[in-house]
Amino acid sequence: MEPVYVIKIGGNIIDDAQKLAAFLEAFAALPGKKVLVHGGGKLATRIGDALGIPQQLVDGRRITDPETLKVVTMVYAGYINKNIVAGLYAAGCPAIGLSGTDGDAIRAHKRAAKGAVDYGFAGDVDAVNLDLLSTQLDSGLSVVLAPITHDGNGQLLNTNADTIAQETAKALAARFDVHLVYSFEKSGVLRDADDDASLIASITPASYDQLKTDGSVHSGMIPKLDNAFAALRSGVREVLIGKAEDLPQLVQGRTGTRIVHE
Ligand SMILES: Nc1ncnc2c1ncn2[C@@H]1O[C@H](COP(=O)(O)OP(=O)(O)O)[C@@H](O)[C@H]1O
Ligand SMILES: CC(=O)N[C@@H](CCC(=O)OP(=O)(O)O)C(=O)O
Repeated sequence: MEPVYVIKIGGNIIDDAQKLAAFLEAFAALPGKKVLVHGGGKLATRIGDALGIPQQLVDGRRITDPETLKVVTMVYAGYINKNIVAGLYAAGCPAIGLSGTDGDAIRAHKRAAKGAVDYGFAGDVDAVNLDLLSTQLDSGLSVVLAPITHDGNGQLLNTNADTIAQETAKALAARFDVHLVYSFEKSGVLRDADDDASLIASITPASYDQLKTDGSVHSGMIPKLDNAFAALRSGVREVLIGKAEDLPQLVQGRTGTRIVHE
């Protein structure tokens, strides 16, 4: 099967104009079909706070009340998505920016309240439109996906971007040999999140359990690794986590953390 790269870019890189431009150059230089998934949670939090709409995250998921839904839609599906597509054209990479609503790219349903926590308009993915994405990729465009989805009944939903990357990789695996890469500001999954030299070269489900128990892996890394293992279980060929600045080496598996079956 033909290879496709699904690459998620982390929030700290999006926030740094120079690092973002360098990353987009490196993405543009990758050969073949590719999808870029972005979030932008940090910018959404800053803009929400500036507008007097207090932002709250529980287990890495944003509590998305009606006003917050407007903010995240404007930030993710608006500014960040279009800025990335413009940057890709500047780097010589033809691309189309889509949210989950465009061309019915990603359907989701509103997450039910969990005990005392009501996530509001947060969406869990039901379906990714494989035909739509394949058509764009076949026409020579890279696809840039924003983490805004919809339920088919007119309701926009906010979905975690690591999950969008996993679900997109899973759907594409029906037709392509999919390589899923989570790129962010650190060198990979670390023994000590504050020590970039403490890189863990590979993680199995058993070592993941241990890393969670001893507290080495926490906060945003937990949903990222849960998504990474879910992708492997769904037929995705390879999952790598590492530094956005090392993208060329990372996609070759020469750096970063490799997620592996038992
Ligand atoms: N063991 C670990 N190794 C690396 N990062 C970790 C680890 N445990 C927790 N983290 C945290 O996870 C964060 C990445 O998750 P998140 O902020 O959700 O990613 P993204 O930037 O892709 O949106 C890192 O910035 C780091 O603070
Ligand atoms: C429901 C939910 O939590 N959605 C996320 C979507 C953005 C995201 O995941 O951004 P990063 O990848 O930069 O963290 C949020 O609003 O924060």
